[in-house]
Amino acid sequence: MTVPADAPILTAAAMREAEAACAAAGVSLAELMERAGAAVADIVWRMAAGAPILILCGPGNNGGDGYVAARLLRVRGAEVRVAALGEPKTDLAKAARAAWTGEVEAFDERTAPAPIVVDALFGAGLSRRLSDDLAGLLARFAGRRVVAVDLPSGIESDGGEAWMPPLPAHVTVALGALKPAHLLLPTAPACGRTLLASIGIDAARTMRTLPPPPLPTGDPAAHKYSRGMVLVVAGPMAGAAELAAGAALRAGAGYVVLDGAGRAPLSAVICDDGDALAERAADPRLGAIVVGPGFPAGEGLTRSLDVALGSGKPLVLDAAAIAAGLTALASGERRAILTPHEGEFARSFPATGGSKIDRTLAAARQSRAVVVHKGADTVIAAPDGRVVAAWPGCPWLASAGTGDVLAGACGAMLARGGDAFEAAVAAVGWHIDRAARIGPGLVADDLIGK
Ligand SMILES: NC(=O)C1=CN([C@@H]2O[C@H](COP(=O)(O)OP(=O)(O)OC[C@H]3O[C@@H](n4cnc5c(N)ncnc54)[C@H](OP(=O)(O)O)[C@@H]3O)[C@@H](O)[C@H]2O)[C@@H](O)CC1
Ligand SMILES: Nc1ncnc2c1ncn2[C@@H]1O[C@H](COP(=O)(O)OP(=O)(O)O)[C@@H](O)[C@H]1O
Ligand SMILES: [K+]
Repeated sequence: MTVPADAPILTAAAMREAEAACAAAGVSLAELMERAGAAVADIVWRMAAGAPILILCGPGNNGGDGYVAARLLRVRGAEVRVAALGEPKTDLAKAARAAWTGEVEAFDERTAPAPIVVDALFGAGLSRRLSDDLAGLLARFAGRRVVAVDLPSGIESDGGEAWMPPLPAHVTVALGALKPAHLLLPTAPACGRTLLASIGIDAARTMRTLPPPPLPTGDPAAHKYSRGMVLVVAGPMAGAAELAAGAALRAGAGYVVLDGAGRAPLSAVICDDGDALAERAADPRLGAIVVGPGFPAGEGLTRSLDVALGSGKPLVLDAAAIAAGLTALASGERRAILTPHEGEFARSFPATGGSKIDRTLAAARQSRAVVVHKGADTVIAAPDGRVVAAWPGCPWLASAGTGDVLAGACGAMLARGGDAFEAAVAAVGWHIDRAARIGPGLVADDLIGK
């Protein structure tokens, strides 16, 4: 399961706007369909390597893409059959159907399979859940190599409905841009490997997939404070703050102070002298304060959080500090990153609805902070509408303490200065990349090791 890095994501409504902009710029929808069909034909040609191909065409433009692909594959000499779910209904699909000179079988229980099945039944125009009959017809092809055109049929493009496709794809060819459903659970795994055929659509980059992890750049004139100074406030569970402090160091901070009882990491400066937090938080060299790892809700957290908020410094709030800090955050302008997992998100932002992207965007606007909504399908959103979706992440991160590491990495990236959203994106990229290098058996401590 992979998706292209740093690729645009569009909702169905944004895709319609992009199509209209193409038309206004002189590229017709017929031309876009020709390009879409050609991109699909190219991928299918290489996957089939001479094996017979069955293309299933639906009544809309998704089916139109299928007819175009069939024609172009036959021109190349491929052995192609087409089975359709009724007659095409759009003008574009009718024209594509008319240009296919081969036979069109009815798609029903008699349709014989082929080693390669191309699913061009429904894409962005799916308006309701597939019927059980149709689901049954499609499920008969499980086990074949399946290429989905735009989306596996049955998936709702915007990711707001958790409708699962009866026939998951090995490869999905996303047309024009990726769609939220390619990147969000539960549908993303059913897309298999998602490839992008940009087909000349000029897609806005407000929403995109995770860019490649940042390359380490050493500033020859750097000193420890210019690389970023981070203060991690420890609570009663000191191990979590130690993980965050270690992560801040490994993610590039030049100086890390751990406020509260703690042991490792040795290179962090540990200050455990009771009430000096306000003084430390006021240090003008300090670039970010991390509060929340290992700090359950209660009086102690409230006191520490008040100091952190009162300092005016950029903040990373994790775990219980998220809900505790929301009101204060929303009432002012500051650079802040919140890192809730699903449970913390639901507690802090109960009124949000829609897809995970919609909900995370609403939370960012409500809190006036960058929100890193964690999970296998992590979504990062900024109050100004920018979104990065980090699917597929690294599954070995599903282990206790890895969220504390992410909070520390966010602190390091934030302390460098610059935009809080880009800092959060860099931290998530660093976290996934580091986890992928370690692989199976990963424990959170490994992420802060050499
Ligand atoms: N973006 C781009 O730039 C380009 C996009 N292109 C392609 O266009 C695709 C979108 O095409 P589209 O809008 O025609 O919709 P599509 O997915 O074919 O389905 C609509 C049809 O399905 C029907 N239907 C719906 N749900 C159903 C259900 N549950 N069960 C049964 N039927 C159902 C619906 O019927 P109705 O709801 O009206 O009853 C209607 O007839 C897009 O995904 C991409 O492949 C390229 O060609 C060019 C460039
Ligand atoms: N299945 C998964 N695939 C990829 N990443 C995951 C998966 N499960 C969890 N993660 C990541 O692991 C981290 C876990 O954070 P969190 O739940 O706060 O753990 P903890 O509180 O124990 O530190 C998050 O960065 C999350 O995105
Ligand atoms: K499809």
